[in-house]
Amino acid sequence: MPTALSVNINKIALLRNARPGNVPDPVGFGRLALEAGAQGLTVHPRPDERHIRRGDVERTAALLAEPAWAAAELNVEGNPLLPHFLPIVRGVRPDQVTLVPDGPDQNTSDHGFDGRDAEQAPRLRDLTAELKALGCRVSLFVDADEAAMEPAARLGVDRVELYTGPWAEAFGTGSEAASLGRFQRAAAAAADAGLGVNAGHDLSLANLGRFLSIGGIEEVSIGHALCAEALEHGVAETVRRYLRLCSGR
Ligand SMILES: CC(=O)[C@@H](O)[C@H](O)COP(=O)(O)O
Ligand SMILES: NCC(=O)COP(=O)(O)O
Repeated sequence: MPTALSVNINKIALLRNARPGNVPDPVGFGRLALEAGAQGLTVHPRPDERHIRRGDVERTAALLAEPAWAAAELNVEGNPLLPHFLPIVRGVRPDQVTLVPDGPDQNTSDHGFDGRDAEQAPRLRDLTAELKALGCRVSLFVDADEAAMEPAARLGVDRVELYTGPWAEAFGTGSEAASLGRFQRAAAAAADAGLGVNAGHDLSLANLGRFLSIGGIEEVSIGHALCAEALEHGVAETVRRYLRLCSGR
């Protein structure tokens, strides 16, 4: 089963926000990624709109509503416990919502939700039900902890997204094999719990192929490294290189 590639356009929006206007257009970047074969686009609207703005989410949804992209998906990531997020999701009803526990001032994502958290679990369960009623697939951003997968499933989510920051840190070091083993066990535990398995954060052309050797990854969402690599190889060639890795070539 090939892994789907969802291109995260946050960093194009970050560059766009450095000046008034809409150059470079993050949605235009997304279109180039789709034309090169990406199976979806990911956006992560944060409360401070440091990169993705609500209007970018709406324009990305409009792009993916075009007949040419009927098979492609919109993945909207964010913290459903913060007030800015649900109104955006209710407005666009994306194919997938990925629940990420980032605080308002967090520099970037660095951990996942834990379904064993007695305080958050009831609220996450209710939010998951609401989002599924909107027609969205719900994915929970989690650490690669095999013991956390059954609790995640009990929230009613459809998938988990494995936080792959630790994999990127371990790649190419003496702890690479141990890290890969942790992700393999976590992915297997998620599948045993009836969950689909996505993955994301700090994945790159260098580290993705080895990571996907664990098998069973339905979707990877990649942005930071992909945008940097596109500066060197161009958008289309970079996406094609990721697609080859996602198809096991
Ligand atoms: C959830 C995750 O790991 C990333 O999708 C996140 O969107 C990165 O956010 P920044 O692009 O703001 O670093
Ligand atoms: N969910 C991960 C994502 O969308 C992009 O993360 P990154 O590649 O920008 O680190």
